[in-house]
Formats: sequence, structure tokens, C-alpha cells
Amino acid sequence: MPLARLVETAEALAATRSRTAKTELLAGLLRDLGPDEAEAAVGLLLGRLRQGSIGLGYRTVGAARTAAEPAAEPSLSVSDVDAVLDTIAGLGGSGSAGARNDELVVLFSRATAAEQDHLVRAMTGEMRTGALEGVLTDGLARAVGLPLADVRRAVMLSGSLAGTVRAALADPSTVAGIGLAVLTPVQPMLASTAADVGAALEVTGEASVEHKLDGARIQVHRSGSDVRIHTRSLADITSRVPEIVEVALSLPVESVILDGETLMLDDDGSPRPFQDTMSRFGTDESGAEQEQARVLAPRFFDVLHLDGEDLIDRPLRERLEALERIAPAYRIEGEVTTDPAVADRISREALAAGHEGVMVKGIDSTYAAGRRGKHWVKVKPVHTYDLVVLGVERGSGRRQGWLSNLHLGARDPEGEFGPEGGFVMVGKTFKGLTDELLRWQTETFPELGTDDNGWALMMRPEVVVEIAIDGVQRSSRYPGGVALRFARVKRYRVGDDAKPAGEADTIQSLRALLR
Ligand SMILES: Nc1ncnc2c1ncn2[C@@H]1O[C@H](COP(=O)(O)OP(=O)(O)OP(=O)(O)O)[C@@H](O)[C@H]1O
Repeated sequence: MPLARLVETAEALAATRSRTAKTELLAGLLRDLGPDEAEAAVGLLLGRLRQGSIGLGYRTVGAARTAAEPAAEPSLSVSDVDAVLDTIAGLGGSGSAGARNDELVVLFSRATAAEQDHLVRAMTGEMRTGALEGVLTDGLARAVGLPLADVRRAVMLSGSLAGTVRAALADPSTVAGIGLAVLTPVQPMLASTAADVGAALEVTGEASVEHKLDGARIQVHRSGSDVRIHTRSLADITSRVPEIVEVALSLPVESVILDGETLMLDDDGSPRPFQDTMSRFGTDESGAEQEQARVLAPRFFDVLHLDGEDLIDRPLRERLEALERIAPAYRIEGEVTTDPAVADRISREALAAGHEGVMVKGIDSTYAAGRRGKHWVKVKPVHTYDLVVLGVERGSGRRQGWLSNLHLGARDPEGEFGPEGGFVMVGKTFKGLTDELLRWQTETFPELGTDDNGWALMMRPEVVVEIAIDGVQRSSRYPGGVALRFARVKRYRVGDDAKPAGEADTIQSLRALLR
């Protein structure tokens, strides 16, 4: 497919707000796409390259682009671009920066100005595509004439939209057969939020009320003696967590997919602070001396597959029974109840044990891979929100020389307070920023800068930060009508704990706190 065709579609998508029109545009594009180009094209469209992260930062790409005169006429195909990206991905060692630049300059000089624009944004990940994935799934169903539910399910269970596009374009009849595959990660089921356990139970009905541990999500797959462990964003961390592999191998099963949380425990069994878990999670500590003291304890709350049988369409009640049979020692604590008083007691016990709150899960619900729905509801007494950094002010006094005070934005998916899919500022904070975090943001944020007035740097809305607040108040200063009260930084959602900006909390969820 000509790159120009893809770029024109991307421009047309940006120019319309109608979901139907977007679906039609994407269906049209997919009809013209061959299966062999599918993964490359999806990567270029969503700004998530098939080659993964290959060291193409804003500076590198921007410099190469400036050095290349745009072509007058389009000539590049999607496969041409993909081949150059493959070459770049294969570069390494000394002199690779120069070689990478050469490849990019040649590529950019073969691209028209519009194509250059698109490539820069696709390579640097500067695309707001949270919403586009859903529309692309709809468009695929239309293009190949399959029920939307079948296509959605295939995407979630295979953990790969691009892979599903390829399979559907090659042979639509194979899509219904795409299911769970042990050792291949599945998009995890996600939770909605309620203010208290009573409100949560009203949504779920009879529920399993479980401790909500403040660790890191893990998905554990085992087939015979093969084990794979993935993070929330489906990254493979098997080699970094030998102690979890050991637990998986100790279970009395032939094959299994488990969903759970891992965290570091103190000698007395109480959870260590989240930062400790992440620092252990993020490094290769195998063989290190202090490993014993820093062991990660896996705790499971769901089982998706057991010994040849998929369980995702079975009610939670049955899945929990299966979990109790195979891993009683590793189950997250919880009880099944309809009674708010019981749920409240569990919540207090969870907090007393140092956990974050509770999860309230409909006992008859199935496992909705990749969906944030009503069947899982989280209740956290301290309000924490995942917000997007829109800008940062230069520090003064003790923080002279650092990028310090953060401008925080909530997502505005419908464009109620600004452009659709944009972000609305809701407050600022520099509280909770440790020296380590100040150093990290001072090093990292300039790469994301869009505008700098000397006092503050405005940034592309890409970094998600978890913020604790005491509440919100009405505001006439901020466009969304709410301002955060006593906001402080808990952690950045980057690396293994990464959350894309398209999944940040919404302005609507903050406004709901006003009531
Ligand atoms: N018992 C439990 N059941 C399900 N998830 C749990 C449980 N205990 C801890 N968790 C964690 O809570 C998360 C559920 O909340 P959600 O789906 O909203 O994820 P999130 O967006 O990462 O939110 P948060 O930042 O609140 O963890 C899971 O991703 C998991 O990491």
C-alpha cells in the first residue's frame, strides 16, 4: 500500500469527530491492505511501530527530518518504511547513531511533507491513539464482514490488534478460532471506581470482596515446565522474577493462566512500600546477594485457563473455586458477600494490613479481557488518580535548576471542555517529588517539550503520574470547573508499570467527586 494512502486516511480521521465516519475510513483502508503489510500499517497508524521501541527519540528524528528536503511527489510504500525501520532496529554498537541518522535522512527525503509529518509523529509515539484502537477494531469487523464481538474478543485474547488484523485479512474464518493461548499474554481485565463499598455492591450485586494489594500486576502462564510472566502492559519479565517462576512450577497443574499481583513483603508479612516492589521488579536481581531479603511474593485473584480448558467465560465463582484448588496458599484474601457491613469490615482489615483498599467483583461475572467494566469495582479510601503531565515549571530556591512544579491534566475523551481526546488542566503540584523524581523529570521532560517560555515548559501529553488528593473543589480558573485539593505525587506510571495517556483518569471522574 502507498504510504500516502495511509497518511491521507490518518488526516481524514483527525478531521472528523464522527465515530461512524472514522469506522468507514478505517474499513476502507483495511480493504486495500494486504495481510503481509498489516502489522506495519497498524503500527504506523497507531504510532506503535511493529519493531517496538528502537531508540527513535524526538531529537534524533527531528534532526534527520530537518536535514531532508521533502519530496514533491509520493513514492514510498508502507513496506518501504517498514524495511527501513527493520534496518534501524538491527543497528547497534559504535557508529550506530550515525548510521541511524543516515537511514532516516534517506527515508525522509523520499517522503512528501505530509508523509514526513506523519512519520515523525509515528516514530516518536506522539499520537493520541487511545480511542483509535477501538475504532480500528470496529473498522476491521466491517472490512472483513465479521461480527464485532468476534473481532474484539480475538484482539483481547491474542493481546494483539495488529496480529488480529493480519489474521483477519488473510482469512476471516480464522478469527473466531483465535482464543487464549497459554504462554501468550491476554489483555488484563480492568476495574471501574466507586466511592465506597456500599456503592460498589449496588453495581455488582453479590460479590467477591478482596484486598486490593498495591503491587504490580502479573499474568503467569505455565505449560508443562515452560513458564512466562507478563506485566500489565504485557511485557515479558520472566527472566527477572525467578521466585515467581518457582511458585508457578510448584502448582499441581499441567497448564494454567493466572492473574494476580506481586509485591514485596517484610519479614512479618506486611507489604513494603510500592517503590520497593517496583525497584525489585524492574531490575535483574537473580543471583544477587540481597535477593533473599527482597523476594517478590505473588498473590493470585483469578484463573483464566486450567489444564486444557479456558475458564474466562465461566462465572467468577467457579474460577475462584478452581484457584482455591490449585493455589490456596497464594490466593488474595477475600470473601463472598452481599452485605455492605461485611464488605466494610473486609475493607478495614485490608487497610489495617497495609493494603490500598478493596476490589468488589460480581460473583457471576465472566472475565472481560481488556475491558474496564462494572463487574470489577475498586474502592480506595485515599483518592488516587492517574493524570497526565501537561507542563512543568522551573524550580526556585532549593529547587533551583530542577524542573519542578507539574501541570496536571485529566482526560477529556468526548471533548466536553476542549478538543476531543484532549486533556484539561486540573491543578499543579510539586509535593511528593523526591530528589530522585526531580532528577528523572529534569532529564526526561525536555525531550517532550513543545513550547518553553523560560518559566515553564509545555509538554506533549504523554507522561502519566499517579496523584493522591484529598478531594476536589469547584474552580473558575480551570476550564473543567474543578481543581485538585492537596495534590501530591505518588509515582510515575512509566516503565514496567506504564500506563498510556489514553487510559488516564477522566475529567468526568474528578467532577464526580464534587457531588
Ligand atoms: N484483588 C485484586 N483483584 C484485581 N486487581 C487487583 C487486586 N489487588 C490489586 N489489584 C490491582 O489493581 C488493579 C485494578 O485496578 P485497575 O483495573 O483500575 O488498574 P489500574 O488502572 O492500574 O489502577 P490502580 O492504579 O488503581 O491499580 C489491577 O490492575 C491490579 O494491578
